[in-house]
Amino acid sequence: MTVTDTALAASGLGKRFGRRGAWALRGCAFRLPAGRVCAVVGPNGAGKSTLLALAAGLLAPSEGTVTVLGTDPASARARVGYVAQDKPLYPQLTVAETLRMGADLNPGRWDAETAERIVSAGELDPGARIRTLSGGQRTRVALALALAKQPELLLLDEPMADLDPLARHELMGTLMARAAQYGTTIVMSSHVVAELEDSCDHLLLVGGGRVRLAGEIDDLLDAHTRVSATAPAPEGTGDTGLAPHTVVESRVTGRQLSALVRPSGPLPDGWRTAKPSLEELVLAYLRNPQAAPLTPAEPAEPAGRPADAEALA
Ligand SMILES: Nc1ncnc2c1ncn2[C@@H]1O[C@H](COP(=O)(O)OP(=O)(O)OP(=O)(O)O)[C@@H](O)[C@H]1O
Repeated sequence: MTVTDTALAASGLGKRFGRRGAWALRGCAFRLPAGRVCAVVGPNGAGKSTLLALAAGLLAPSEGTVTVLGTDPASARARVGYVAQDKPLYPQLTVAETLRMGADLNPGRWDAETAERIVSAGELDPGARIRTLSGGQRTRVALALALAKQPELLLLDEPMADLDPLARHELMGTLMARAAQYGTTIVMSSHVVAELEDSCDHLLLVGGGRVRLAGEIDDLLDAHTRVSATAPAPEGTGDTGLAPHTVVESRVTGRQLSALVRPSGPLPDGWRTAKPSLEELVLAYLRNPQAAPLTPAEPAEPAGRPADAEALA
């Protein structure tokens, strides 16, 4: 087994469907440390499912690389649990047969007790055929299969979307317990940002096939400030005082300025500041697709040695 402190990493990762098709994902670079719970958010068609399918090894990159648990996705497959958005299962099998198939496919790794506990918490009849189950009940079976495999990395594509509020709460709790107890890395896409704030510690925000925000949620929140000020611009100048900072979103209503910025130095005295919530941060980036991305910097040049120092020597 490869020991690595990086669960998932991408470099220059891109995917296009068909040789002349548009890019579903392009220039993706990020590193997700092992043991994190990572939210993947972004608008419809942003590339979230494509990214998860690339990590699961179900799609091959058109360019760049994706590294999973220190190796390539195909080699990591036995150590990865993947639940696709449409929860593909065999419709003609019963719930019990589906779990038995999971056990047969994962010899030496299968945790039957976990699978049965998850299924019975939903009061599913083991003899019921998959095709007779509701969408949320199928999701429960798919999650039981993925968790009982005892993966080191769980890739979940909108796992909570069709679950009722109680099932959501229960299964999110099961996932968090798994992450806490076994250090399982969880990557899950979701549109319900408010729900992610308490459970996730890492964020990937994808938009237009690009990674726009990547990093620990606390670091991303610390890098941003909500500001508000009264009468910021001297009459008629239009100067809001925001210019030195990276502005994600700003609004001037009458004499009132409010904005979400990434400060690049001290903010003017008299401005009111507050830390944004995760939901405020994500919504501001979703509303402003042109906002400058914040993703891990390329390795910095050693201090005092600019890139072309050797050429000049
Ligand atoms: N099999 C495919 N063939 C052609 N284009 C595809 C295919 N799968 C995805 N795409 C395109 O790739 C882009 C990204 O799709 P993807 O499913 O990854 O988005 P998403 O962020 O998961 O969206 P959603 O939130 O709606 O699930 C979209 O423009 C989509 O039309």
